[in-house]
Amino acid sequence: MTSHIENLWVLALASKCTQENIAWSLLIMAILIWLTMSFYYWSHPGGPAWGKYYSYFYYYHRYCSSWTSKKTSLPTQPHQEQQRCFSSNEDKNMIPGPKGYPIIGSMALLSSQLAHHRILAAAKACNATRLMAFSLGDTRAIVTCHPDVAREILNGTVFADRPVKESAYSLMFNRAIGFAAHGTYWRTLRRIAATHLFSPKQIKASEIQRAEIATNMAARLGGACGGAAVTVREVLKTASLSHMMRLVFGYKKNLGMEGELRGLVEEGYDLLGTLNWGDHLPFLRDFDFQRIRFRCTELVPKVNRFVGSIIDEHRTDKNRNSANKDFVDVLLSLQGPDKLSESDMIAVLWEMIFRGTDTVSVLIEWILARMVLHPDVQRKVQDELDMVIGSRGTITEDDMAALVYLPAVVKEVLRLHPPGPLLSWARLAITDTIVDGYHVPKGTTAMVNMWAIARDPSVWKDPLEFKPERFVENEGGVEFSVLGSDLRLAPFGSGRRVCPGKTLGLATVMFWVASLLHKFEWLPLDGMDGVDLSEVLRLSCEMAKPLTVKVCPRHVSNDIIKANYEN
Ligand code: HEM
Repeated sequence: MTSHIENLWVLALASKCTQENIAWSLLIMAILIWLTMSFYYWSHPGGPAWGKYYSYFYYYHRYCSSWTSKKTSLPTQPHQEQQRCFSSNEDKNMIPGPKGYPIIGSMALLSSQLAHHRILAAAKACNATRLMAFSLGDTRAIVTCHPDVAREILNGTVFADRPVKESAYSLMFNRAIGFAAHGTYWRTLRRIAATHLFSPKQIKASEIQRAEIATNMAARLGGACGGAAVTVREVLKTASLSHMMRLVFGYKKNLGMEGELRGLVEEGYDLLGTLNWGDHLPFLRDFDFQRIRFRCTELVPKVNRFVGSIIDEHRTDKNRNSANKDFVDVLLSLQGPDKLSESDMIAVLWEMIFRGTDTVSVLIEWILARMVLHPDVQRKVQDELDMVIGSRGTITEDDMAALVYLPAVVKEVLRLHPPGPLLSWARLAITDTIVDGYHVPKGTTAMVNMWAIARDPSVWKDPLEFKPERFVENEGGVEFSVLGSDLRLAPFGSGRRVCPGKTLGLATVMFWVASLLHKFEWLPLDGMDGVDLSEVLRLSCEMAKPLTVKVCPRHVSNDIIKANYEN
């Protein structure tokens, strides 16, 4: 009897141990399988996300007969340069690119404040400047540093969406033009904006506001004359925000709101400009260790309150008429299928303020920096302005059409310092496609490194030299449009998602730069201190060290101007 009971105990103990052992063995096996798979995915060109895709879909499609019809559309002749990169690879149809690290892939490429530099370096390292694949955690990405491939990506119909980050969702940007999915809603918004905000008639109508702001800027800078160091960023950001507020909300005076709006916009830039690891690594999503979700939930009610109160004011203001109609009125007046809900209206208005503010001020700061570094170019622009303006003394936007050299200067700065070196927001493939002969699956994020293209010696002669003359026809240069038709320099993007604010942006930049250069001599602090061309990529690519200079009013005697004018 005793031995029977002992046997039962032993059996029970054995079975318990076995269960535990089995559980442990299973866990260890699962971890080993996970690690093996992670390393296996990672071993593919482009890193883990591409490895996963190749494993589950590509090999399946390639070796399963059911896909024979599609297989014929797969590339058979990758570009020669890329074939070299694949010489050790059994499959020549994979896009070359860095593996990065297991699981996280090449997150380091984009988490850098000089992502555009790092991407170019990585592309050169694996001979993949035409097309490079890389992984951001679980996100498959491609990037090109070549104008022909950029055209394929930007001008085709496939990359018509944008990857929407968590912060963009939280900040309601998925309901505004920039992040809205390609479709009827997005098309409606673009049409409304094109007709009521960006049309030549609307741009002309807002000329007076830009002139007033230019006068205010000059007054602020004039106050700093007399050898004091001026940091221009503050002046430019205030001007740019004030411009967008007038255009979108119709506010003429600073009713103490600019400061509040500025705070909201800056916080939004920071949130959207930060690479959120949780967007690409699902297992991190719940932790919000960068506190991005938390900050978004703090910001959204403030934006809703701010923009919502402006919409309410417009609704209740009985004195509004067609003469003082602004973009809020336009959105409120929409009827039928175009009618927007209050939250969509807030998203659209907030985006316009957001997008139109920093791009313009960042670009003007770069232009002024170049003017200080190249006094001969500054002199030439000023001579041209004196010539065109003649004895009038005041500049207007109508004068811009007669300028040749200043537009060339602006283009040259856009070439060397594009505010969106990776074209701001990436694109997303809505279907499977072929890019540069490679199969690219639906859901792939695509980027164009415009900064790299614009500095490529095979595309531009002496690319690192600042030579506005390259854009002046009668000085050996060429007539060149930067509005998206030529992908050698398309700082506003191209194709169906090209920047809708490009004409307004350029008109503002040209006019304000002309006014500032006409009114002031821009000088370096002693010994060129204050002009450092280092960059930092936040949402836009800004000067890492804000431009600090001296400004002196230009006292050009009317006689000299007249003499120039008559010659
Ligand atoms: C110097 C000034 C500017 C530059 C360099 C610039 C650059 C860009 C770039 C590169 C894109 C992405 C284009 C693409 O994916 O192909 C873009 C999109 C956009 N920009 Fe601009 N931009 C400027 C001014 C403005 C202004 C003034 C506004 C509005 C007030 C604006 C509103 C937008 C919007 C709404 C989009 C999203 C378009 C869409 O996805 O359909 N931009 N911009």
